[in-house]
Amino acid sequence: MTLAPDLPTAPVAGDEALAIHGLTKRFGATTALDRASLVVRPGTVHALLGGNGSGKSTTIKVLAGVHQADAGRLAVGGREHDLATFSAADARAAGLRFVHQDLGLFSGLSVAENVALDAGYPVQARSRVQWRELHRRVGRLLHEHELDVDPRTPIDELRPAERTMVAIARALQDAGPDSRERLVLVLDEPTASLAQHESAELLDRVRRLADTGQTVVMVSHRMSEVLSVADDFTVFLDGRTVATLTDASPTEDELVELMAGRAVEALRPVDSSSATETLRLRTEALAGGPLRGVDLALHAGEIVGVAGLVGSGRSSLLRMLFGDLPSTSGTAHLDGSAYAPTSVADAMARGVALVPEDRGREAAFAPLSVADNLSVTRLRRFWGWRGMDRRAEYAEARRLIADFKVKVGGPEAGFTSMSGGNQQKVVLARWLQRDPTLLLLDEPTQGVDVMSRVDIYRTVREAARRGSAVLVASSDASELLALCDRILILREGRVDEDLTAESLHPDDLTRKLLRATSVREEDR
Ligand SMILES: Nc1ncnc2c1ncn2[C@@H]1O[C@H](COP(=O)(O)OP(=O)(O)OP(=O)(O)O)[C@@H](O)[C@H]1O
Repeated sequence: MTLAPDLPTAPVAGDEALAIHGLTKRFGATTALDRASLVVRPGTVHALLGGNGSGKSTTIKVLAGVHQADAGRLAVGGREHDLATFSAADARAAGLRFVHQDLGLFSGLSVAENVALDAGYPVQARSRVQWRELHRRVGRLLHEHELDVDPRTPIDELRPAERTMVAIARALQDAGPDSRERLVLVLDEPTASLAQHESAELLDRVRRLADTGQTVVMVSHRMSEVLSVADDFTVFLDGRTVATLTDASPTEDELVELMAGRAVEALRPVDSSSATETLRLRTEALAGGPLRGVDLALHAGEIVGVAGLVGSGRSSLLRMLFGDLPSTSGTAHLDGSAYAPTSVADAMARGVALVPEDRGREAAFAPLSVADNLSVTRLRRFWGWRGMDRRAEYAEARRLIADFKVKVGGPEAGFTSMSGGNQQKVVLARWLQRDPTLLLLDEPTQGVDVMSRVDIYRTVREAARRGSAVLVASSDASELLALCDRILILREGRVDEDLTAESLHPDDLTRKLLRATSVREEDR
């Protein structure tokens, strides 16, 4: 294991598939990367790890030619490149290929059309697309990537792991199986929104790609998955490389300690249930969108998880309870009186809060500062006859930034200047300070590092202890088990099972979820 960053003058070109040394990137007063290094051996899966805001995405953006570095040296496949002018076209020519969390696939198009969007359509004279040739070419590519999918299949009909595999096949399409060594595939949190069994399938595929010579760099916050697939590990802390582990088998605790820069205990919360007998929310045969009749009861102080495969109606249930998706039949009662919100404003007036999955698009006010994003649901509190009381607003924002351990320069910083995980913490902090009657969380810790995850679970448990009823939709079985008192399995828009979380193991939950699919398939 190497500790301490390499010097910027270290030799860069060698046998490595990818070598970065002395990488430095500043955004105004923020130093995102401080002489970081990343050295990747060919044909390996290399995990790039670090807490929220440690510099992983900035490194990927430098590699992709999105950001220009202030200093540093880069070699890909032994060839040096000038980082000061490194562009997206240079990245492609150098052999770097990227699959981001947003896969960049277009719904409504077929698999073949999505693949062609990257490589272009084969055309004949008079610009007519040669569909047969396209389908043949894409069929061969899918076969090479062990994907048993007809190229004409609409992309939306694929399972999430299959969609990611199509994005990977597309990224690697200009290298055949014999020339894979030429390319370096960078995967940015590829499993973040996948359920356990889907991740396992994808990681298996990634492993097999590496076994045939493909170099893969992978960013992930899911430690157990990283450990199951990676050969080598690089750990970032505050923009620096604090460890490089080659051909290593570290434990999860060792990795987390390196990421946190300190000994970490009590990572697994043991907070006891705060559920009471007071009924907060009851729904009867609630239907609309994919929901076909949901019956549920939620008590004050209770945290209830919603598990289900994609399409089971998890997010729709939360959106319906937040007045964002109309119900077509059924009833709901909140604190004893009828509850049928027809808008988000209606729901908020009844004390309901939702932290949506896509916080970037739906939950944040991107052009505003962190302080404004925190206070936006409580403007009245800071609004006086002399206008907005910025001092009070900023003082409150500073308190929340400290409580939620948000890594940001200060309350005046722009929301989008924060890393993804820190943005999520701000959105959560905003809603939790309202002490909601009903708190709806959709994938609450997606993109959040393991250290902050525990803080978030504790904060949610405290909100429940103060009386909120909490409904959490998550694709992460371990998260549901760490956080919830009960877990409901949704199947085809109905509650299929109601489980006590305490006695469950993540594998049991996954097995039950999969059983829900096989029953569904038998139904057909
Ligand atoms: N466009 C930007 N403007 C200002 N600061 C930025 C910008 N992009 C990133 N930063 C800062 O650089 C640092 C590193 O951020 P980066 O997004 O690389 O972290 P990360 O390791 O990818 O985090 P996460 O796990 O949350 O995605 C953070 O302090 C972040 O606030």
